[in-house]
Amino acid sequence: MNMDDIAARGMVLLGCGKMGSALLEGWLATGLPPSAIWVLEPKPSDWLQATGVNLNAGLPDAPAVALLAVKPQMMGEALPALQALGGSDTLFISIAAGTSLKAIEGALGAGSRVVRVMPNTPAAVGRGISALIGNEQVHYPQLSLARELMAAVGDTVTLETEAQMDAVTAVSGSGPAYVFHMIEALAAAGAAQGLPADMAMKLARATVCGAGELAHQSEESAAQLRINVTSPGGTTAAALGVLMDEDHGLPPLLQRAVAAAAHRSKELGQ
Ligand SMILES: NC(=O)C1=CN([C@@H]2O[C@H](COP(=O)(O)OP(=O)(O)OC[C@H]3O[C@@H](n4cnc5c(N)ncnc54)[C@H](OP(=O)(O)O)[C@@H]3O)[C@@H](O)[C@H]2O)C=CC1
Ligand SMILES: O=C(O)[C@@H]1CCC=N1
Repeated sequence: MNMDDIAARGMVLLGCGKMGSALLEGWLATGLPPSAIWVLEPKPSDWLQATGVNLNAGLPDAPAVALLAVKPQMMGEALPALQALGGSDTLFISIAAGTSLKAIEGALGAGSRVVRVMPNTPAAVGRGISALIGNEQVHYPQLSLARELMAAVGDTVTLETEAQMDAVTAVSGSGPAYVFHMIEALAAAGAAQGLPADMAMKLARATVCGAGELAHQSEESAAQLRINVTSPGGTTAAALGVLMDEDHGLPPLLQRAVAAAAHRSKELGQ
């Protein structure tokens, strides 16, 4: 199976909120036809209604893929809508944080093929990163279909164990929010130094986007890119003295933040 099978047999999206929409936006931009996509979503946004996908309509009998994109807490309530597809050759792809392969297979019926994927919202612009792992029913063709689907909206990594998913969720699933907060905090710091708030926001946003793009395009390591900005005895070194402080700098803060997210991911799986 490949993307052509998805176009031919269809794909179902169960839930199309923030992450489902980000993925759908990315897939439509790659040329997947809206007529091949069936979305079940109780409160469709204006954007979703304008895409031309089949919305809250009767589902195809044997879609190639069914993407589960509801909140983990809603999964039990939402999955019965897809139970008729359980045990078929439809590939179920769950993006829900915490929810285990076993729990999803249990709800859909033994023998269902399930891949867990942790994507992130930059998928909307083709710059996501997704981590994948399948259950025992998933073999090379199914995993490679899931990989191809996610590669259409960014990069992918394949996990060795499902247990890695909590840390992945904490780093790359939630990670965009940390970076957006960095923009907010950098802008606020600029305003505190006397810049007009809108100018500080423009500077902060362009700086994070530019640095991100440079990290994306450059072959140099992140550490070397940092060193390239840092003149000995200059302004950056003064700031990094604060940010790289072992006890109160960014590394211990991010350790705590990522540990809190990973802990929450485990809790969601209980
Ligand atoms: N947001 C992100 O950056 C990421 C999210 N995820 C995962 O993606 C999933 C969705 O998250 P997110 O998009 O942020 O959440 P949202 O709440 O934005 O989207 C979920 C959507 O599902 C809808 N829904 C609720 N019940 C049903 C149902 N029975 N049938 C169909 N649709 C239903 C919700 O409608 P209503 O609002 O009316 O309840 C909502 O529109 C979660 O499991 C999350 O863990 C993974 C990676 C990143
Ligand atoms: O906040 C959450 O639970 C989801 C999972 C990763 C990003 N958003």
